[in-house]
Amino acid sequence: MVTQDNKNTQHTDNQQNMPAQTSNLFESAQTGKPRLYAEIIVPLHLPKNYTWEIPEELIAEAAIGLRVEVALRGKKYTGIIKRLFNKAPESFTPLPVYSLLDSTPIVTPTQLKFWTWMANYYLASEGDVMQAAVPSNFKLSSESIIRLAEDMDGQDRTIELDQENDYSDEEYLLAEALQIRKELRFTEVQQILEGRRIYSVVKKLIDRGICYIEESLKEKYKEKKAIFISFHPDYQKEENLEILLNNWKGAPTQLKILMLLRHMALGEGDVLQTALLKKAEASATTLKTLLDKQILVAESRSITRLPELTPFIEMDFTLSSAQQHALNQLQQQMQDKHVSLLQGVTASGKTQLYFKLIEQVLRSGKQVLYLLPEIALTSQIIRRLQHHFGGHVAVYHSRFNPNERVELWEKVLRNEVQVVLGARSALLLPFKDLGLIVVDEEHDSSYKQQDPAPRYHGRDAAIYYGTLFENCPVLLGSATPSLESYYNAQAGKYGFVELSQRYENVAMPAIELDNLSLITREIPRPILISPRLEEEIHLAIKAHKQVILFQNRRGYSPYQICNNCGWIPQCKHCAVSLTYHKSKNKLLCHYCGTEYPLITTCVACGSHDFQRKKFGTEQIEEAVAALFPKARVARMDYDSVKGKYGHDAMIQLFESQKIDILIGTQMVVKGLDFEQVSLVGILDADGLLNFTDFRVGERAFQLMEQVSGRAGRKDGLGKVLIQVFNIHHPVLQFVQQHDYPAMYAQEITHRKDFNYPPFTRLLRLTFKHKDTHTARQAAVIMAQGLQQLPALVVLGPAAAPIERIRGQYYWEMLIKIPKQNGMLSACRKIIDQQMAILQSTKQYARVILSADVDPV
Ligand SMILES: Nc1ncnc2c1ncn2[C@@H]1O[C@H](COP(=O)(O)OP(=O)(O)OP(=O)(O)O)[C@@H](O)[C@H]1O
Ligand SMILES: [Zn+2]
Repeated sequence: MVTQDNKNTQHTDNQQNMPAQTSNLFESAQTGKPRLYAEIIVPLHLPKNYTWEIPEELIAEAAIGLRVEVALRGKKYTGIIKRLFNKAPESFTPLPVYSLLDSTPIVTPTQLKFWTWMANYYLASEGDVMQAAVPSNFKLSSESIIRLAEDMDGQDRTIELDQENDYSDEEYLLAEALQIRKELRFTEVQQILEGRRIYSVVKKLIDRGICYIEESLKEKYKEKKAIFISFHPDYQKEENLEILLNNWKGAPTQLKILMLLRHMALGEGDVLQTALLKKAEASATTLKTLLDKQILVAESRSITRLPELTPFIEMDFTLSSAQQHALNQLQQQMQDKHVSLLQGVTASGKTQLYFKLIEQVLRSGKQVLYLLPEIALTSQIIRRLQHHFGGHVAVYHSRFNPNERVELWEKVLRNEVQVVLGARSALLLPFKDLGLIVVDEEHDSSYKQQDPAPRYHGRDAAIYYGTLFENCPVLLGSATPSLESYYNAQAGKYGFVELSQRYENVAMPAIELDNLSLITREIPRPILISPRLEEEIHLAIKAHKQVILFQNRRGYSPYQICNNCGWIPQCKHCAVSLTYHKSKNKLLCHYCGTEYPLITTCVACGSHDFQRKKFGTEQIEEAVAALFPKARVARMDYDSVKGKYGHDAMIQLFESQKIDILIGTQMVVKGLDFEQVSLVGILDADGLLNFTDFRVGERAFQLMEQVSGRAGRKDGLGKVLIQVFNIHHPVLQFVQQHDYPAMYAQEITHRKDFNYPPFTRLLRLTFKHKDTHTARQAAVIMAQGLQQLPALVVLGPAAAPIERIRGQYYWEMLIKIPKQNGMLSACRKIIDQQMAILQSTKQYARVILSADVDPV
C-alpha cells in the first residue's frame, strides 16, 4: 500500500491468517449448506479489502452496498459489502460478519466503481475513499464517540415517559446513560450494553434522533441554530391571513407582530425570531400567545439549512444573442464530447447558461451536480439557483452536521433531490441518475483535496464520475481555464465554447499599472497604498461606489528581521518565519497555528533592533482606515472571518453596500457578483509573480484576471490598478489586454520545454519522520527502487520547501510519469513494494508516506 498517513495502519496483514472462531455457524459447513463470503471495505487505510463470511441466518438479506458490523484486530467497524461470492478462500478461514445494518443498500454499484477508480488513481485505499464519502453517522467504529443530540430549541434530547415503552431495554439503557453523560466513547457503550448488539442499538437511537456520531476533531464545529417564525399553514394563504387580520380582536401588539411578519416574510422569506421581536418591539410572551393560538409556528433550525421550498422551475430571463449562440454551440458539443469547456469572460453570464442546461436536464427527470470551490459556495449562488429551481435544489458542503449529511445522502439516493450544489465532496453522494455535472471555476486549485487521502481533484474526478452514468456530460466553466483543460480543448479532446463579451456588452475593466519604483524615491518602502490608488479610492467613494483591495497575505507583516544580524524568528515546530498579527499582538505560525509572544530580543545577537518586512491584510486595513476615516472598511481573510459563516455574512454586507472598501485575500475573488464595485486595487503584484512554482505564471494571471473581473460588472466603468515594481513582467501585459490565449501560448511552451503537465503526469511523494535523516533515507531507498522504471524522471529527494511541520521533517520527491497507459500503476506497484520493505525494517517502520497524484 502506498500511503500510510492514517494512524490505524500500523498493522501487519494478519487478519487473513487469524484462526476463525469455532462456532455453530461454522459447523454448519459440514452439512453442505451454501456458504457466502463478502469482500468488505472498512474505513481504514488498509493495503487491500479483506474477506468475511456472511453467517447463514444473514445470507438471505446480504447484498452489495449494505453496511455490516465486523471486527478487525479486536476492534469493531462498520464496513460496506463490495462483493459477494461463494468460493471459500483457500489460505485462511474468514471471520463472520456480526450483523447487517441496513435492509437496503446505502451505497450504489456506481459509487463502488467510483471508489475503486479513485483509490487506484490517487494511490489511496478504498477505505480512505469510504472514510471521505460516507457520513460519520453511517460509520460506527470502536473509535466513535456518540453524543446526545439537542432538541429543536437547543435543549438536550430526552425520552418522553409515554414513549418509554417503544424502546427496547437496551435502547433505553443507552439513552439514559447518554442523558446523564452527554457523550460516550464506544468502549463505554460496550460496557453499558455488556458487549452485545451494540451497533443496532446505537443505530436505532440515531434513527430516533437521540444521538449522533461525533465527527473527527478536525471537522468538528458547533452548529449554529436559530429560531425562525412563520405563519401556521392555515394562514399561509393570503386570503385566510387577510380575514384573520381584518377581524383581529386580540391585543394590538400581537397584531403588530402579525403585520410585521407578513411584511418581512415577503422580503426575506424566513424571519428570525430575534429580528421580528426587535422590529415589533414586542416581548417573547406576546409571541408565545400567538404560537399557542396556532397562528404562528416556530422552527429551530441550523441557520445554514435551507428553508423548505416547493420544487418549481422558473426561467424568468432570456439569454442575450451571444449567450444563446454559445448555448446552442454548447448543446451541440455536449452531444459529441463527454467533456466541454466553456470559457466566458468575467460577468459574461456563464451561470445563466448553466441554469438553462440544468433546466433541460431537470425536465428530463435526471439529476444535476453543480460543483463550486468550497469557499465560493455562498448564499449568493444558492439564492440564484433557488430562485430558478426552488425545492429541487439541495446544497452540500463541509458545514453540514452529521444528521444533515445523512438526510441528504438518503434523499439523493432516493432520487428526491434533483439538483445538488456542492463542493468537491458532493461528488461522493449516491446519485442514481446524473444527467449533467457542471464544474464552475474549474481552474480553481482548491478543487484539489490536500489532506487526508484520497487526494483527489474535484474536476478530474467529476470527469470520471460522469462516465459511469448513461449520457452524463461534464461541463467545465471558467473565465481563466486551467492550462490542462484549455490544452485538452485545443487538442479537440474536449468541446470548447467561448463567450467573449460581458452580458449586455458591458466593457471589461480598464487595467492600469502603477509603477512603484517611480515613487519609492520620495516615499520610503513599503508602499501600501500609492498616492495614485489613494486618489482613485477617493473618487470611487465620492461616487458612492465600492472598492476591493486585494492582497494575498494575511496578518500584519509576514516576517520580522534582526537589523543587526539578519536573524528571523521562526516557528519551533515548523521551518517557517512567524507572521506578526497586530490585533492579537502575537507572532503566529501559519502552518501549525502556534502563537508566540512578541520577540524583542534577537536570539542570535541580542540586538533589540527589528524591522518588519512586507505587509499583510491587517496592516492594509489599518492604513486604509487611517486614510479614509469616514469610509466603512472591512477585511476578509482567514483571521477576520471566523468560521465559514462569517465569510458569507461579510459578502452579504458588501453586497448590500454596508461596506465601502473590502480588503481581502483570494477569498474575495471567487466568482462573486457585485454590482457596485468600480475599483479594484491589486496591492502587491510582485508577490504573486515571484513564486518558484512552474504554475506561477498561470496562477498569477488567473488571480489578477479574476479579481479584476469583480470591477464594473454592471456599468462597465470598472477600473483596476495594479501596484508593481516589475512592470515589464509578461503576465502583466496579458492581464492588461485580458489576453488569455497569449498567456496560454507562452506558458504552454514552458510546460513543453520542461516536460511539465499537461505533457507529463506528476506524482509527489512526501516522507515524514521526526528524524530528518530517517525521512531522507527512506526517500532515497524509494528513489532507488523507482530506477526499475527508466521512463520515470525522479526529481529529488530534497527537503520539502517547508522542511519541518509540527515537529515532523518532510522530504519529498517529484516524479514525472509519462502519460502512457499502465505507467501510473506500474509506478504504484514499485512504491508499494518499497514501502513494504521499509515498513518491515524497524528503523523505517514509522516513516509516513503520502502520495499526491497531479499535485497543484
Ligand atoms: N441573460 C441574462 N439575463 C439577465 N441577467 C443576466 C443574464 N446574463 C447575465 N446576467 C447577469 O449578469 C451578471 C453576471 O453574470 P454571471 O454572474 O452569470 O457571470 P459569470 O460569467 O458567471 O461571471 P464570473 O466568471 O465573474 O463569475 C449577473 O448578475 C447575472 O444575473
Ligand atoms: Zn508551526
